[in-house]
Amino acid sequence: MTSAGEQPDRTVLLTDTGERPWRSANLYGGDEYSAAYDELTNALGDFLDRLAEARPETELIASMTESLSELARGLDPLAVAERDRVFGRRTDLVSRGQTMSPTVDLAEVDDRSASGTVYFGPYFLGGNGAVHGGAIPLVFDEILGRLANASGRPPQRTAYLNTDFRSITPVNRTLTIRAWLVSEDGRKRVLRATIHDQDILCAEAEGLFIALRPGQP
Ligand SMILES: CCCCC/C=C\C/C=C\C/C=C\C/C=C\CCCC(=O)SCCNC(=O)CCNC(=O)[C@H](O)C(C)(C)COP(=O)(O)OP(=O)(O)OC[C@H]1O[C@@H](n2cnc3c(N)ncnc32)[C@H](O)[C@@H]1OP(=O)(O)O
Repeated sequence: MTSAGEQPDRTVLLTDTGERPWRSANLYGGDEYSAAYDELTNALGDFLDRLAEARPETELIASMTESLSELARGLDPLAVAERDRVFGRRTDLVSRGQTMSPTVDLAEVDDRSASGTVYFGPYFLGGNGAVHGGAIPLVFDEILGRLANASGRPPQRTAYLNTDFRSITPVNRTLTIRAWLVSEDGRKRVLRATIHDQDILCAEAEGLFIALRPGQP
């Protein structure tokens, strides 16, 4: 931990280039509303990253708390039923219009596989430059869930998701993520995924997804 007055280690806190690569070209072809919502979730993600990196003074903490509380009060009367919400439901956006998981930017997708990049910003830091061990299964569930549900298949739920952490997954680096279908047996679908930092295997996972029966929540 950095003590007061000591400069943080920027090599841990910043990317090689200082860029936040998922903060652009986030549209798969959505409309103006999607574009605006994408800007909103990008701004929120940026705020969380910068908050995670910062050591603000007490005065700034108080003023940020007031600003955030005011924004929350503005949203209070706008709550709608789950099916009518926007957050996490915009499949026309690379980010899916959410900040819970890092954005998985898929460059190649077909019926049985998907691959692309993922970038864990400072918000997802566990410690010593490594991503939090809970954020990695989150990203695996995201990519495996999307693949399990792709190509007009009935909605699936994750029955198990086993993750092996093979070496640390670094924050602030563009990582490669791959997922593929291993087997299908009736309602059961087994998929696997990996995250690599160049040629280093960071983590891998296997998930069992079960197609829901009509009416099953
Ligand atoms: C799904 C709706 C989502 C709607 C979202 C809408 C918009 C969002 C837009 C886009 C989404 C984009 C991306 C999505 C990103 C992520 C997706 C995440 C998905 C999840 O993150 S979702 C949350 C976590 N998930 C749960 O909250 C599940 C809780 N759970 C259950 O809901 C039941 O448990 C269920 C349904 C899984 C099964 O229940 P069930 O009664 O239908 O079936 P049953 O138990 O009979 O199992 C059938 C056969 O699977 C075998 N089997 C079952 N479980 C096993 C296990 N663990 N290990 C080994 N084998 C297992 C049995 O042994 C049997 O095998 P066999 O047929 O050979 O006998």
